[in-house]
Amino acid sequence: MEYKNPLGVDINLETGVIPGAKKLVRRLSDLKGYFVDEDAYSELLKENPVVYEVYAVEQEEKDGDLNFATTVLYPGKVGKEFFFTKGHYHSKADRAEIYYGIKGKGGMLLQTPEGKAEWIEMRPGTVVYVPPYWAHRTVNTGDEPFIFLAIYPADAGHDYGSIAEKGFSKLVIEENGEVKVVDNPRWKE
Ligand SMILES: O=P(O)(O)OC[C@H]1O[C@](O)(CO)[C@@H](O)[C@@H]1O
Ligand SMILES: [Fe+2]
Repeated sequence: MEYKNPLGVDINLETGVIPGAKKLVRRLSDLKGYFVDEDAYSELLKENPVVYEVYAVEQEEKDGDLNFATTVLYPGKVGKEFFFTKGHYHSKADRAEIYYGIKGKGGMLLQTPEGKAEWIEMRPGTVVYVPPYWAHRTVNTGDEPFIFLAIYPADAGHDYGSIAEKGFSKLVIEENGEVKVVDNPRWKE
Protein backbone atom coordinates (compact mmCIF):
# COMPACT_ATOMS: atom_id res chain seq x y z
CA MET A 1 0.00 0.00 0.00
CA GLU A 2 1.31 3.43 -0.99
CA TYR A 3 0.29 6.06 1.55
CA LYS A 4 0.06 9.74 0.73
CA ASN A 5 1.74 12.21 3.07
CA PRO A 6 -0.41 14.25 5.46
CA LEU A 7 -0.22 18.00 5.06
CA GLY A 8 -0.65 20.97 7.38
CA VAL A 9 -0.71 24.53 6.03
CA ASP A 10 -1.57 27.86 7.62
CA ILE A 11 -4.11 29.98 5.78
CA ASN A 12 -3.28 33.67 6.04
CA LEU A 13 -6.50 34.82 7.70
CA GLU A 14 -6.00 38.42 6.54
CA THR A 15 -5.30 37.74 2.85
CA GLY A 16 -6.75 34.24 2.33
CA VAL A 17 -3.49 33.03 0.78
CA ILE A 18 -2.61 29.34 1.24
CA PRO A 19 1.17 28.93 0.86
CA GLY A 20 2.04 26.57 -1.99
CA ALA A 21 -1.51 26.46 -3.36
CA LYS A 22 -2.42 26.80 -7.04
CA LYS A 23 -3.73 30.33 -7.68
CA LEU A 24 -6.59 31.05 -10.05
CA VAL A 25 -7.67 34.61 -10.93
CA ARG A 26 -11.10 35.45 -12.33
CA ARG A 27 -11.57 38.89 -13.82
CA LEU A 28 -14.82 40.51 -14.89
CA SER A 29 -14.10 39.43 -18.50
CA ASP A 30 -14.31 35.79 -17.32
CA LEU A 31 -17.90 36.46 -16.18
CA LYS A 32 -19.36 37.57 -19.51
CA GLY A 33 -23.12 36.99 -19.57
CA TYR A 34 -23.38 36.37 -15.84
CA PHE A 35 -24.70 39.78 -14.71
CA VAL A 36 -28.17 41.04 -15.57
CA ASP A 37 -27.23 44.69 -16.25
CA GLU A 38 -25.30 44.40 -19.52
CA ASP A 39 -24.65 48.16 -19.84
CA ALA A 40 -23.11 48.31 -16.38
CA TYR A 41 -21.07 45.22 -17.27
CA SER A 42 -19.67 46.81 -20.47
CA GLU A 43 -18.84 50.01 -18.61
CA LEU A 44 -16.93 48.22 -15.83
CA LEU A 45 -15.22 45.95 -18.37
CA LYS A 46 -13.07 48.94 -19.38
CA GLU A 47 -11.34 48.46 -16.01
CA ASN A 48 -11.78 44.68 -16.05
CA PRO A 49 -11.27 44.31 -12.28
CA VAL A 50 -10.33 41.07 -10.57
CA VAL A 51 -13.60 39.70 -9.14
CA TYR A 52 -12.09 36.79 -7.21
CA GLU A 53 -9.00 34.70 -6.63
CA VAL A 54 -8.91 31.06 -5.61
CA TYR A 55 -6.02 29.30 -3.80
CA ALA A 56 -6.58 25.58 -4.26
CA VAL A 57 -4.89 22.47 -2.89
CA GLU A 58 -6.25 19.70 -5.07
CA GLN A 59 -5.69 15.96 -5.27
CA GLU A 60 -6.21 13.53 -8.12
CA GLU A 61 -9.91 13.17 -8.97
CA LYS A 62 -10.42 10.04 -6.91
CA ASP A 63 -13.34 8.93 -4.84
CA GLY A 64 -12.68 9.29 -1.08
CA ASP A 65 -10.10 12.09 -1.25
CA LEU A 66 -10.66 15.78 -0.44
CA ASN A 67 -9.67 19.14 -1.94
CA PHE A 68 -9.67 22.47 -0.19
CA ALA A 69 -9.48 26.04 -1.45
CA THR A 70 -9.81 29.57 -0.19
CA THR A 71 -11.55 32.23 -2.25
CA VAL A 72 -10.93 35.97 -1.98
CA LEU A 73 -14.05 37.58 -3.43
CA TYR A 74 -13.56 41.33 -3.90
CA PRO A 75 -16.21 43.94 -3.10
CA GLY A 76 -17.98 45.53 -6.03
CA LYS A 77 -21.18 45.65 -8.02
CA VAL A 78 -22.33 45.41 -11.62
CA GLY A 79 -25.33 47.70 -11.63
CA LYS A 80 -27.22 46.70 -8.51
CA GLU A 81 -25.80 43.16 -8.38
CA PHE A 82 -23.01 42.40 -5.95
CA PHE A 83 -19.86 40.65 -7.20
CA PHE A 84 -20.17 36.87 -7.05
CA THR A 85 -18.39 33.65 -7.99
CA LYS A 86 -19.55 31.90 -11.17
CA GLY A 87 -21.37 29.21 -9.24
CA HIS A 88 -21.69 25.60 -10.24
CA TYR A 89 -23.22 22.20 -9.71
CA HIS A 90 -20.79 19.36 -9.19
CA SER A 91 -20.07 17.15 -12.20
CA LYS A 92 -20.72 14.25 -9.83
CA ALA A 93 -23.93 15.95 -8.77
CA ASP A 94 -24.37 14.01 -5.53
CA ARG A 95 -21.14 15.34 -4.01
CA ALA A 96 -21.61 17.68 -1.01
CA GLU A 97 -19.31 20.48 0.16
CA ILE A 98 -18.49 22.55 3.26
CA TYR A 99 -17.72 26.28 3.31
CA TYR A 100 -16.29 28.24 6.23
CA GLY A 101 -16.35 32.05 6.48
CA ILE A 102 -12.96 33.61 7.30
CA LYS A 103 -13.22 37.35 6.72
CA GLY A 104 -15.67 39.94 5.45
CA LYS A 105 -19.37 39.74 4.82
CA GLY A 106 -21.38 37.89 2.24
CA GLY A 107 -23.45 34.84 1.70
CA MET A 108 -24.22 31.84 -0.41
CA LEU A 109 -26.98 31.36 -2.96
CA LEU A 110 -27.91 27.72 -3.36
CA GLN A 111 -30.32 26.21 -5.86
CA THR A 112 -31.78 22.87 -6.83
CA PRO A 113 -31.98 21.92 -10.53
CA GLU A 114 -35.69 22.87 -10.39
CA GLY A 115 -34.79 26.42 -9.30
CA LYS A 116 -35.67 26.28 -5.60
CA ALA A 117 -33.25 28.82 -4.09
CA GLU A 118 -31.89 29.48 -0.60
CA TRP A 119 -29.76 32.39 0.66
CA ILE A 120 -27.47 31.84 3.64
CA GLU A 121 -25.60 34.78 5.16
CA MET A 122 -21.94 34.21 5.96
CA ARG A 123 -19.68 35.94 8.45
CA PRO A 124 -16.32 34.86 9.86
CA GLY A 125 -16.99 31.57 11.60
CA THR A 126 -20.11 30.61 9.61
CA VAL A 127 -20.13 27.03 8.34
CA VAL A 128 -22.33 26.28 5.33
CA TYR A 129 -23.23 22.75 4.36
CA VAL A 130 -23.90 22.42 0.64
CA PRO A 131 -26.02 19.28 0.24
CA PRO A 132 -25.71 16.93 -2.74
CA TYR A 133 -27.30 18.24 -5.98
CA TRP A 134 -27.41 21.95 -4.98
CA ALA A 135 -25.68 24.57 -7.14
CA HIS A 136 -23.77 27.13 -5.07
CA ARG A 137 -22.51 30.67 -5.59
CA THR A 138 -20.97 33.04 -3.04
CA VAL A 139 -21.70 36.77 -3.03
CA ASN A 140 -19.78 39.64 -1.40
CA THR A 141 -22.35 42.00 0.17
CA GLY A 142 -19.75 44.05 2.07
CA ASP A 143 -17.10 46.63 1.30
CA GLU A 144 -13.98 44.58 2.00
CA PRO A 145 -12.79 41.26 0.53
CA PHE A 146 -15.00 38.32 1.52
CA ILE A 147 -12.73 35.36 2.25
CA PHE A 148 -13.83 31.78 2.87
CA LEU A 149 -12.60 28.20 2.79
CA ALA A 150 -14.26 25.42 0.78
CA ILE A 151 -13.70 21.69 1.36
CA TYR A 152 -15.01 19.35 -1.32
CA PRO A 153 -14.63 15.77 -2.57
CA ALA A 154 -11.68 15.42 -4.95
CA ASP A 155 -13.90 13.76 -7.56
CA ALA A 156 -16.76 16.32 -7.33
CA GLY A 157 -15.72 18.33 -10.40
CA HIS A 158 -17.34 21.58 -11.57
CA ASP A 159 -20.37 21.76 -13.84
CA TYR A 160 -20.63 25.43 -14.81
CA GLY A 161 -22.84 24.93 -17.89
CA SER A 162 -26.39 25.45 -16.69
CA ILE A 163 -25.56 28.38 -14.38
CA ALA A 164 -23.54 30.07 -17.14
CA GLU A 165 -26.56 29.71 -19.41
CA LYS A 166 -29.51 30.40 -17.08
CA GLY A 167 -28.04 31.91 -13.91
CA PHE A 168 -29.70 31.48 -10.53
CA SER A 169 -33.42 32.04 -9.99
CA LYS A 170 -32.53 34.78 -7.46
CA LEU A 171 -30.29 37.86 -7.63
CA VAL A 172 -28.53 39.49 -4.67
CA ILE A 173 -28.70 43.25 -5.11
CA GLU A 174 -28.31 46.51 -3.25
CA GLU A 175 -31.36 48.75 -3.22
CA ASN A 176 -31.77 51.87 -1.04
CA GLY A 177 -28.62 50.83 0.84
CA GLU A 178 -30.07 47.41 1.71
CA VAL A 179 -29.09 43.90 0.66
CA LYS A 180 -32.04 42.24 -1.08
CA VAL A 181 -32.56 38.79 -2.55
CA VAL A 182 -34.99 39.20 -5.45
CA ASP A 183 -36.33 37.13 -8.36
CA ASN A 184 -34.12 37.02 -11.44
CA PRO A 185 -36.19 38.46 -14.31
CA ARG A 186 -34.13 36.39 -16.78
CA TRP A 187 -34.61 33.09 -14.97
CA LYS A 188 -36.33 30.39 -16.97
CA GLU A 189 -36.66 26.77 -15.84
O1 LIG B 1 -15.81 27.51 -8.96
P1 LIG B 1 -16.50 28.85 -8.80
O2 LIG B 1 -17.99 28.75 -8.92
O3 LIG B 1 -15.91 29.87 -9.69
O4 LIG B 1 -16.25 29.33 -7.29
C1 LIG B 1 -14.99 29.27 -6.68
C2 LIG B 1 -15.01 28.50 -5.38
O5 LIG B 1 -15.78 27.33 -5.47
C3 LIG B 1 -14.96 26.15 -5.55
O6 LIG B 1 -15.00 25.73 -6.89
C4 LIG B 1 -15.46 25.09 -4.64
O7 LIG B 1 -16.85 24.92 -4.75
C5 LIG B 1 -13.58 26.55 -5.13
O8 LIG B 1 -12.63 26.22 -6.10
C6 LIG B 1 -13.68 28.00 -4.87
O9 LIG B 1 -13.71 28.11 -3.47
FE1 LIG C 1 -18.47 23.25 -5.29
